[in-house]
Amino acid sequence: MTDDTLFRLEATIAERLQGDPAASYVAKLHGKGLGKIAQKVGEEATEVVIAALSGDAQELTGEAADLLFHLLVLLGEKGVPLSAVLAELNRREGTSGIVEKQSRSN
Ligand SMILES: N=c1c2ncn([C@@H]3O[C@H](COP(=O)(O)OP(=O)(O)OP(=O)(O)O)[C@@H](O)[C@H]3O)c2ncn1[C@@H]1O[C@H](COP(=O)(O)O)[C@@H](O)[C@H]1O
Repeated sequence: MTDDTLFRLEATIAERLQGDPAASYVAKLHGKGLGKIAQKVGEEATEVVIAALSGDAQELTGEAADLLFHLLVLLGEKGVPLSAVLAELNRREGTSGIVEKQSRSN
């Protein structure tokens, strides 16, 4: 695992979206459409919650990896680059969530 793992995975996913559904899980998901991909993200998020509440660290690690993978597939399907998500996080860096919420309620 290196810092560019998510970027390499993003590139692989972009390539596989146009791949052979018989040979590629990403291509198979793409073939099932946006609704199915979004559903998978929801399922994997639920599995993360379950692992956090009743699993061990290893289970949580595995489910978190599944969630990140499926989230990248969803972003790829929608044409939203990972760099845009990271830029948004960078934009938020240093702003407390408490302060941000207060600024919205004013
Ligand atoms: N990181 C992953 C990865 N994580 C999880 N998965 C797959 O995600 C699927 C999730 O399992 P589920 O049981 O929830 O899904 P399912 O049973 O297939 O689907 P449904 O029951 O919802 O229809 C499993 O088939 C896992 O193997 C992944 N498949 C691929 N990758 C990466 O994506 C790359 C491209 O994969 P392919 O598109 O298959 O070539 C691979 O080289 C990996 O780097």
